[in-house]
Amino acid sequence: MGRKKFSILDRIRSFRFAINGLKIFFLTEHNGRIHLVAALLAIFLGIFLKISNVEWVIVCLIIGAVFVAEILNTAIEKLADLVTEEINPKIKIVKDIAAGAVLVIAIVALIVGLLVFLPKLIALLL
Ligand SMILES: Nc1ncnc2c1ncn2[C@@H]1O[C@H](COP(=O)(O)OP(=O)(O)OP(=O)(O)O)[C@@H](O)[C@H]1O
Repeated sequence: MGRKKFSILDRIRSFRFAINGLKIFFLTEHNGRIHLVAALLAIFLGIFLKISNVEWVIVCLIIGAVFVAEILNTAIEKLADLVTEEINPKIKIVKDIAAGAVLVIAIVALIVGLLVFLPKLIALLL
């Protein structure tokens, strides 16, 4: 493969493809919308409970990680469906492993959420 010359127009085009991917994800995937609501809730709680800068960094990283995992899981599911929509044990393994990645980060997000927000919520109520 020859080396392509750097082009700002090509970079803008790639950026537009990526935005299109996000549009498809948020408009067509229920999980995308659920994560969006959860992220907005975390941001709202962060503002309301006045979390520290370090806590914001952690919350932002976790929100980003959850979206990245779900987006990649969706891409893998779509690719798997392209391979075959018939029941196939190998497709099941691929999809289950990809879903496992989302579960891992979702559990981490829950733990981080509890560590960051719960003590502040309890202090507020007491
Ligand atoms: N072609 C297939 N062959 C065998 N099992 C499959 C197949 N397609 C899906 N499955 C099983 O169904 C599960 C859900 O797959 P599906 O593609 O419906 O994802 P989904 O319902 O959108 O899940 P997610 O909540 O991760 O978005 C998979 O994890 C897998 O166990």
